[in-house]
Amino acid sequence: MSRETLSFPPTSIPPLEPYLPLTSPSPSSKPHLTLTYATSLDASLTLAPGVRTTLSGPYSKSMTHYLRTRHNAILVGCTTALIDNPALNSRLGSITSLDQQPRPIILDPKGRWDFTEDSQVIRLAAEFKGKGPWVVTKRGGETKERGELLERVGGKFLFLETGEDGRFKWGDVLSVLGEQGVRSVMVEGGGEVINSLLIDPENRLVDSVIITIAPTWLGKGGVVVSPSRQQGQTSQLKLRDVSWQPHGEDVVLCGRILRS
Ligand SMILES: NC(=O)c1ccc[n+]([C@@H]2O[C@H](COP(=O)([O-])OP(=O)(O)OC[C@H]3O[C@@H](n4cnc5c(N)ncnc54)[C@H](O)[C@@H]3O)[C@@H](O)[C@H]2O)c1
Ligand SMILES: Nc1nc(=O)c(N)c(NC[C@H](O)[C@H](O)[C@H](O)COP(=O)(O)O)[nH]1
Repeated sequence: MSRETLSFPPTSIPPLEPYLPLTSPSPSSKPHLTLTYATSLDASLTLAPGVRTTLSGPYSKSMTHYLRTRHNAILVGCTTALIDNPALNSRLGSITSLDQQPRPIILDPKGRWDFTEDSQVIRLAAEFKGKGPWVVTKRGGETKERGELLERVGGKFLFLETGEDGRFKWGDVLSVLGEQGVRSVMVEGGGEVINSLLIDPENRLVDSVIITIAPTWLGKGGVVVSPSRQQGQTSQLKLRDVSWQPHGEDVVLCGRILRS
């Protein structure tokens, strides 16, 4: 359980700036969505399902914590919440107020995330080191006790319907977050969240992509970013406005999705 204090050099901010949300976004537009994760050379997020694997080096890690301060919310899937017991706050030493922390959002349609007051994200919210999480679930995915625990730390359940595939539509997720005043969201993973976002038929929801690529192969059997090809799909899903920034042993790839 890390309690480190991180710093991100101001000189590293300008190359990221074009891919970050506006500081004064229009309240009527959909929230800005930045997709960001760390991957191996063979597109793995982790060595095996159920395992937390460190890929980012020190620079990329501090970049992630800087990116967290530039978004209103940080979103992960419930398997990541279950496996990693993540903190989902920013641990930059420059943070002086809770306002600078992102709101943790957990997508959990079936109420699988069995958080308690010992879960990191809950404990940090109780200590005012992070905001209380919002858990997006389907009616029935909530319990009274968990609702009360969330409320005690400033969090809550948000309710959405799922489609036949048991998933929320990403447009609905962004609408419900927008209604709550969220203007920017950083999606951190894991694999199912990222892949379901990349196959979303609307495909207009991802505003920018910031990926840390670590110089390692994790091998077969991990959680891989590789969106299912849609029926009849012949085109590639490509990035435009691409920039590559080497940092330490990692490279950070920024871009926007090319719309066909
Ligand atoms: N390297 C990285 O940057 C990184 C980032 C995050 C997570 N991870 C790793 O990824 C692994 C978990 O990935 P995963 O793919 O197993 O799970 P996940 O974290 O993507 O969570 C999957 C669950 O989230 C919910 N979900 C996902 N998309 C949804 C949608 N569109 N609508 C409704 N619910 C949705 C569902 O309940 C689903 O079962 C962990 O091992 C974690 O350590 C790595
Ligand atoms: N940028 C990044 N580099 C990595 O090497 C790695 N394994 C993750 N993984 C992301 C996953 O969502 C984790 O659960 C959160 O990064 C944990 O967040 P905390 O540090 O606990 O706040 N992310």
